[in-house]
Amino acid sequence: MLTLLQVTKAFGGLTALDDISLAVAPGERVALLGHNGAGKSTLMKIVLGLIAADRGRIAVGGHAPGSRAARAITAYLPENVAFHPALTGLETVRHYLRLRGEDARKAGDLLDRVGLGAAAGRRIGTYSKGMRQRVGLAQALIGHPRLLVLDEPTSGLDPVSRRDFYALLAELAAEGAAILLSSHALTEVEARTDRIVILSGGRLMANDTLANLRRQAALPIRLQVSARPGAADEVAERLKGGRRNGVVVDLSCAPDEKLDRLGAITALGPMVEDVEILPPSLEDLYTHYSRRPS
Ligand SMILES: Nc1ncnc2c1ncn2[C@@H]1O[C@H](COP(=O)(O)OP(=O)(O)OP(=O)(O)O)[C@@H](O)[C@H]1O
Repeated sequence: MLTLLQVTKAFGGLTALDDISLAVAPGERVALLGHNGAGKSTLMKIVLGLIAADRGRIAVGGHAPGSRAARAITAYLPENVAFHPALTGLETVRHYLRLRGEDARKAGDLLDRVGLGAAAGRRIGTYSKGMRQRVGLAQALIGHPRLLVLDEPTSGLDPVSRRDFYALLAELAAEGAAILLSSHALTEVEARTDRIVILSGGRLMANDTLANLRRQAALPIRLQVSARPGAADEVAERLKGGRRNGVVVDLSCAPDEKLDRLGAITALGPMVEDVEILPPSLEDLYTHYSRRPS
């Protein structure tokens, strides 16, 4: 549904996107992650045809970005949606339906779909940020888009609103929509997207499933060994390299050394009370992939 091939964009002397290639298939949810200024919004603007790439090829459902055919199948939710505060949710969505040349009577159904049915008749000025974001999503869903481009759609939403938001995205993906959304938090998109793309300084640092990214990064695993009272010094010494902290001995090892290390720990028999295996955190993984290119 969306393909970018060797896309490059510079602003003056600053390369905002450097040779980016990626694709989003129908039914796929792809998270675009990156630090401030990594190039996420620039990439989205190019996909929408709002700005042109300097080099590279982009196709939206086979069409040029920004073309009538591409716009007809694309929906966009900007990071900060702004609607007229004096209009109700219903009036607002009706307005966008008319702009799209669609039947304004569909507004009620769209608002129901994003969980705003009960508040549809209230002025948007009285809505919370999460409710305004839902109006934005209702607007984005007009015309059954096949590609959704969502710029930090959950920033400022509480955990329950986020969960509802991702549940709706899952439904849309199940119906075949391709979804590209940007976020700052790997923890948030972890279980809710199918693939992770990490940009840093305009370069593509990662583009894979979380499981594969974990495997490829091969970050060290921590083992926390709890020693029996009085045995911590000996456990630390026998497990070489362990750092003692009270009765707990901390070890770190590469993923492929884990079983050997566990074998050495169990060989200590009654000196050991328990062992905790701590895989690298999502923050560790994100830091690993988002190290800025020098
Ligand atoms: N119109 C512009 N003119 C000059 N520089 C720009 C322009 N638009 C973006 N940039 C620069 O391009 C780089 C990428 O910006 P972009 O907005 O794509 O980052 P981002 O990943 O969306 O960041 P954030 O997470 O802060 O929204 C930044 O260094 C930014 O200052």
